Amino acid sequence: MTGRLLSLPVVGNLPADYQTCEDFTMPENVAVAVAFHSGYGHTARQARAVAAGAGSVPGAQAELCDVAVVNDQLWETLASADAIVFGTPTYMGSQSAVFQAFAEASAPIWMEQGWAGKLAAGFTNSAGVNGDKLNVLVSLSVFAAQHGMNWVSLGLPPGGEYSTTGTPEDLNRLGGFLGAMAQSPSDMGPGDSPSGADLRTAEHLGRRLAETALEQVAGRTALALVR
Ligand SMILES: Cc1cc2nc3c(=O)[nH]c(=O)nc-3n(C[C@H](O)[C@H](O)[C@H](O)COP(=O)(O)O)c2cc1C
Repeated sequence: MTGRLLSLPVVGNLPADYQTCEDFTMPENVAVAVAFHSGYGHTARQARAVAAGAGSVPGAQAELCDVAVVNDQLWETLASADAIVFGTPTYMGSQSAVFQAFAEASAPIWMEQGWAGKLAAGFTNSAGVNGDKLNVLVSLSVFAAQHGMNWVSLGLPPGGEYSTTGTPEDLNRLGGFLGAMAQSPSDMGPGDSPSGADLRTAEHLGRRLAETALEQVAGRTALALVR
């Protein structure tokens, strides 16, 4: 993929090996990792929707990482990702213990700020319409901030019952802003939940993160030309 930069702010003296805008090459692709846990399969469906959304963006590749399996391959995949989406079911108003074990296992990376500058986003699924999901998204965003990552929000207006014209089929029917929320009734299996609207909301988050990652990588590439 090639591209041109039409205008770049140029500050200070240009280096001798300064490259012109014509030399600018858009990055071939960006990698989006979806690092998730799911105890019973519902959040895994949401994770697959996030990955599908990210992977639908030209130039973006998405990889699903089940954080129940913490091994070298997981850390290598996350290290090479431009963006990481964190996902967990809401258990007792918080992230699952398995997800938290993964979060704590990332402490050596935190020590070196190995994920600093990567983009991050989050999603969660619970049985309750509210279910204290916001607490989980706040916790995921704090986790990302501790790693020096840049949080990307959902970027959708609230749908559903936010207004009398809303419907259950609306994107962001649960009305969150920090990340993607989904709801799965406690007596419904993962084959039938989360709802289509919640899965499309998850796809939106993946798409938005991948598009933002492309912008960030392209911006860094362009900045490197003028620095
Ligand atoms: C230990 C445990 C705690 C839970 N706590 C909550 C909760 O605080 N709020 C809620 O709405 N649902 C809660 N649930 C329901 C789950 O969030 C819901 O079943 C979800 O779909 C499970 O996702 P999973 O299939 O990916 O594990 C809890 C379920 C379990 C097993």
